[in-house]
Amino acid sequence: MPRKPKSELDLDQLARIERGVVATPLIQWYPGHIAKAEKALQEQLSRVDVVLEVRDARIPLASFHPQIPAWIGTKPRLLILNRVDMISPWEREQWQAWFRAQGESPYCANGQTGDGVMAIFKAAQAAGVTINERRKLRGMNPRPVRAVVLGFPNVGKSALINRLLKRKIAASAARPGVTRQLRWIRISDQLELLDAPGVLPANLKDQNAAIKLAICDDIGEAAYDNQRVAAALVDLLQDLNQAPRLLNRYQASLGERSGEEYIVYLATQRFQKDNERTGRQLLQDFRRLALGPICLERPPSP
Ligand SMILES: Nc1nc2c(ncn2[C@@H]2O[C@H](COP(=O)(O)OP(=O)(O)OP(=O)(O)O)[C@@H](O)[C@H]2O)c(=O)[nH]1
Repeated sequence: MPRKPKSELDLDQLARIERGVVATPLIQWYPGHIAKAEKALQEQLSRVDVVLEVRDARIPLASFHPQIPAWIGTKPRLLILNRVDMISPWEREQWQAWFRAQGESPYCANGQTGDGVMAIFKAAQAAGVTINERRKLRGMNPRPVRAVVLGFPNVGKSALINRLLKRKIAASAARPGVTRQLRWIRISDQLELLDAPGVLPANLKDQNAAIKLAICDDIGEAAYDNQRVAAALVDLLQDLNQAPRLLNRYQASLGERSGEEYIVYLATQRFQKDNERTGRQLLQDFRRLALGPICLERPPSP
C-alpha cells in the first residue's frame, strides 16, 4: 500500500495566516495573552545585561523564537539547549557540532538534574565583568549582572533557575504556561535573573515548527487536535527512521501507513477504537520518554 502524502495547508488557511490571523492549520493560540506578556517583557529588557536563550534540545530549530534577536539587539546572549536528557548523546553531539559551525557555542543542560547549570552560571557572571568595569570607570558602584531567561513555554526556564538557585523559587511544572509574571530573582551577589513567562511569537507562519512545538508541549495556551498532532509525530518518526520505536512500545507496526492511518490502526488494536485517546497517549508517551530519547530535528546540511 503506498504511503499517503501528508496533509498540506489549504488555501483558506494560508489566506488567514497571511492576513495576520494567529492560526495555523493545526495549532491555534491567543494573541491577547501573547501581546500582554510581550509588552511587560519588553519593558524589563532595557534593564537586562545578558540574555539566556533557552531552547528545547528535542527541537533546537523549531524552539528558536524569531523575535528574540530583535528584542535583545547587541546584548550578549548565551544559547542553552535544555532537556538534553531527552535526546541521544549522538544527536546532542551532532547539534553541538552544527551550532559550532554557525559560530555558536550552546550550553547543554538538564533542568531536572542540574547537569550543565554551573557552566551557565559562570558564563552569565563573566558577562557582567565588562559591565562593572565600565561602571567603575564612570565612578559607579558595581552591581549584580542582570540576566533574563527567555524561551518558549515549558522549555525548562524555571527548572533551570531553580537549579541555579539550588532551591525551588520559580514555579516549574510539567505543563506550559506555569510562569505567569515577570520576576527578578537574586541568584548570588553577582547575578540577578529575570524569570519570564514562556513567550510565543504572535505570528508563527511555519506550521512545521508549530506542530513540533505542540508535540513537545512547548506551545502554551494553544488549541490543537491531539489526534492530528500525534499523526504528525508518527510521520516525523518515520522520516527519522525511528518507526521501530512504535513497534517496540505498542507491538503495532507502522508499515506503509501514514501517521493518520497509524493512529486509527493503533486505536483499533489497543485503545477500543478511540482515536482521540490514542493520539493523547502517543503524545504523552513521547513527552515522558516512553518511546526513548529522540530529537525530532536533524541539523541542516551545510
Ligand atoms: N526531562 C527533563 N525535564 C525537564 C528539564 N527541564 C525542565 N524539565 C521539566 O519540564 C517541565 C517544565 O519546566 P519549567 O521549568 O516549568 O518550564 P518553563 O519554561 O519555566 O515553563 P513556562 O512557565 O510555561 O514558561 C517541568 O516538569 C520540569 O521538571 C530537562 O532538562 N529534562
